[in-house]
Amino acid sequence: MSQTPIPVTVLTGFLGAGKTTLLRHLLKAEHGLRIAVIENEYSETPIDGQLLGDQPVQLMTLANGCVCCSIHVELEKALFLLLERLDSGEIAFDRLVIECTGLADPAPVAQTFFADEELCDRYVLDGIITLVDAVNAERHLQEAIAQAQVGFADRILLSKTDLAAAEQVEALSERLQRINRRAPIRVVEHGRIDLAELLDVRGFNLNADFGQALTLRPVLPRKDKDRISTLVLRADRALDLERLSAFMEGLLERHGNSLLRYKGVLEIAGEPRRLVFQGVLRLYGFDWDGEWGADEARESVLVFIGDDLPEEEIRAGFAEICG
Ligand SMILES: Nc1nc2c(ncn2[C@@H]2O[C@H](COP(=O)(O)OP(=O)(O)OP(=O)(O)O)[C@@H](O)[C@H]2O)c(=O)[nH]1
Repeated sequence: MSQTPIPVTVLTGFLGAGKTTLLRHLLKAEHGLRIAVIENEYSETPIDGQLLGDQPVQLMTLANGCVCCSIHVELEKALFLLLERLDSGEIAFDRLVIECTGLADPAPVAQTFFADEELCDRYVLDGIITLVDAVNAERHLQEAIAQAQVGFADRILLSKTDLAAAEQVEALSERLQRINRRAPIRVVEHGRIDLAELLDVRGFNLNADFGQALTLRPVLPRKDKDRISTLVLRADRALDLERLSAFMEGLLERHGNSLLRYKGVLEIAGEPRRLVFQGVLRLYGFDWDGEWGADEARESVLVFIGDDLPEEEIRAGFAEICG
């Protein structure tokens, strides 16, 4: 049975960052979408049926969503259960939002969508949205999990900016952008934000509009780097496909678990089309995209958001295949 996969939005952010507030706003907005929600029962402010009123929301609560290692199994079960109910006509929904606990690592959540063939067919991970509490970010970002949540993001949303000084918000934005140069940063006020920022983000797509999606935000350099940060590799001459593959394989073998997200648009020797790839941890996909334009500067760009990557070693390895 071939069906359009259900887009999934993962909502993450450290404790109290405003995930539930945002979710409430999303569920109440007039978009005509039927949204199913999976959340964890440890949320301090769970969404109760009363609050949702007659909103057509299917809510599922993970029994054991708090500990990273158990979330994968619980989530998989919940995803299958939703499909069962959908297929039996018991419920209807055309989108799914997963609210992670503040202490959850987004990695096992993202990986769940690539783990099983049926899940891959029926769901498509649309985007990871990370909320950052502008007041408490300095403290939160001391935790590796909070940095990882930022590193995995397709969108970063700053909450509680109404309670923070403008300079504080600016310094925080710069820091977040150094951690993750791909994700646009937006302000969310008490959960209010344009839905276009949350839905149809297509963070995991490999398709024609991918090239433009590889926009890197400018950052100011700083000596004291965060543990999670963005590494950008560039080459202005065509790459040899075999050498590139060997480089990528070696990188994934050695550092696969530290490569939170990565994307690339590449010029390959003897090939008029661009090669595009994207991945999360050890899972990745690549494809040929449209041809380079006649007047277009053909530059290969690879972007890795990684956890404590040995930058010099990776740069040296890349320089070798460019030589
Ligand atoms: N001033 C201000 N308060 C906010 C904003 N967004 C959320 N809050 C408040 O912050 C508190 C935490 O918000 P929640 O939405 O419960 O946060 P959460 O991320 O779901 O929290 P956990 O599930 O416990 O991790 C609540 O009291 C919200 O009303 C904002 O933009 N400004």
